[in-house]
Amino acid sequence: MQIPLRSNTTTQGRRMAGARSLWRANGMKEEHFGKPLIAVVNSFTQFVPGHAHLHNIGQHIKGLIEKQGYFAAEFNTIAIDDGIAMGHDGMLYSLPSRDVIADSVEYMCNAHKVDAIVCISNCDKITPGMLMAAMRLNIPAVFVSGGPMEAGEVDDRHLDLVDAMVMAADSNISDEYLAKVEENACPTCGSCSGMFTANSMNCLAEAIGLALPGNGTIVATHANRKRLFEEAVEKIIAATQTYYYEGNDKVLPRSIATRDAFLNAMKLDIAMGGSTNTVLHLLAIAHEAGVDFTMSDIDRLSRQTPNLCKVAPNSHYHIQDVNRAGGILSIMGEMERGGLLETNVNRIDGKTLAEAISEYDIKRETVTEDAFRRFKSAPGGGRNLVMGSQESTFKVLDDDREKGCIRSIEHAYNKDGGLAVLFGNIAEKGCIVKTAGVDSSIFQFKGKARVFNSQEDAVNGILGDAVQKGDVIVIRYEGPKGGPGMQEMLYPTSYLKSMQLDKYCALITDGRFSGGTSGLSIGHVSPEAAGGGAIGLIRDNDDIEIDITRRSINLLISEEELAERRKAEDAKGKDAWQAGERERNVSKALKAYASFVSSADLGAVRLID
Ligand SMILES: CC[C@H](C)C(=O)C(=O)O
Ligand SMILES: [Mg+2]
Repeated sequence: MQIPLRSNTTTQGRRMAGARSLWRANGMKEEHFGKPLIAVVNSFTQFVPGHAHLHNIGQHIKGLIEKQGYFAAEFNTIAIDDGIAMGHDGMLYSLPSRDVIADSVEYMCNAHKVDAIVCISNCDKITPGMLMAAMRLNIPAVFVSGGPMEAGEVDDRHLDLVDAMVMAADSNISDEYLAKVEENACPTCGSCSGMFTANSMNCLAEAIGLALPGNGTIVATHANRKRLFEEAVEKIIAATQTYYYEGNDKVLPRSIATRDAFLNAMKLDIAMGGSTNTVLHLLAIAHEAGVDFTMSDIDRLSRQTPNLCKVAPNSHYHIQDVNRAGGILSIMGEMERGGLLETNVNRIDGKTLAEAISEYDIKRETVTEDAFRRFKSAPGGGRNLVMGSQESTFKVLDDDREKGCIRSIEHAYNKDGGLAVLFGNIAEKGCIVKTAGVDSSIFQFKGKARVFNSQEDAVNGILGDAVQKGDVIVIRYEGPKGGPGMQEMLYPTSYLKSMQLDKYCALITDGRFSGGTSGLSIGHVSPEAAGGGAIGLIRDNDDIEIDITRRSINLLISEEELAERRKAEDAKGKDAWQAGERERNVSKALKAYASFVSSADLGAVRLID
């Protein structure tokens, strides 16, 4: 059964003469009318190294689509560089930009009646924003990211921007050495080279099945990255044809991103020690897809899924090393061997996950030459800002599942996952910790609260010696509503490292973390302080007890005392549950966001009836 093209609305019938004349002015030819209209959804910007190399690729894709006889048109979304926006009020805009991106893709595709989309994403909010839009639109969609940056190199050691951030506040590091690190930490185009949020999300897009093998791990500079874009064109043409001309809805985003696909993606995230932001984004994408996927699923999965991979900041490995070890489908191959995945799910290339694993897990006899081509894609070295401009290869792949970058279940770092959801009287709706980044010696931690009502105050406290070994730093009124925008606390956690306090302190916040954070850093505390959460009732010197093994986090005061404090806070009327004095300019755009946004345990989606 044929499905009518959405684009027929503006290209068919006598009454559309005006729209058609505009399409002609856009370059549409007679033969394009009545055929699928494909949008190239790009996110090129010269503000973000993860996107600065995407200028030409959109037009390259348009050209390839038009060779197949279909009209394609490119538009752009915004993209914020979290690393540049970090640590000042610019970061208030980061999470809200996810929804701006989702909305803008929806606006363009619905206003112009697009039939299918190729999404060119990369950094933190772009991939989730576009995935949210794809779920809303539910038209054929394929995702290709700009690819990871190559790791920096100083004195034979691999490093990245987080090393530069930590060293910048460490008085033991000389100015000369810091300058050398700064110069070399970010050598190429692409998303920052560790298991940060961008790379985590691009790996998850691959796990869900909306992106092709290698999407998460082939470096931006490699020729095989450019090939991924070209393959994506083949796949979107095939998906568009089978959907509209044969009525095959298996290729639609909501048929691919099913509950099983979300569960698989979350399990992959736990196994690879992904950024905690993935929790927020998967919840939001599932919400748009109408899939029942909640924090309690994440809690359950985290108890069942071993941690098979540790990447920077949790080890010396970078994403390029995950590629050399066989990429995401090889991690999923290890998980499949342990019966941890539901592999009978569809992918955008028409394969099931079971088929994809059999072709791309480098440890299978059935592995293909094509898999080796992708996973041999190596960094080129040196400064290189051009997409697909080098063809270096790894001489040998890393197939050591005992001590290598990807471990088998038998040799897991931790049988109990790389991520945990904790509950307790200060997080009744849960909070998140990336256990892959926590030294197991502090899985149980008890300390005195050191309370800050803003990230800025916390940074000053940490660098100004207000924080001592054994403290639990509390940073609140930084949640989705309270910030607003739920800033990433990368500077506070990096400065704890600079001050050599990270192994002796815990940090809890209703804000969130970048993938560059490690240590006993607990975020997404829900409900947030601005939403009446008990985190707002903590006082300096209160005792706080954290037990990762038991998944608990508690303020050690009596229920009566907690109730008294709540009563006193509520009695403040319109001043209740507010940060109080702090210098922060919240624009009207951000206030509009804050008026709709939900709490972190719901993915910080906007609640609109
Ligand atoms: C290095 C941190 C990166 C810029 C980030 O924002 C993230 O991982 O979320
Ligand atoms: Mg980020």
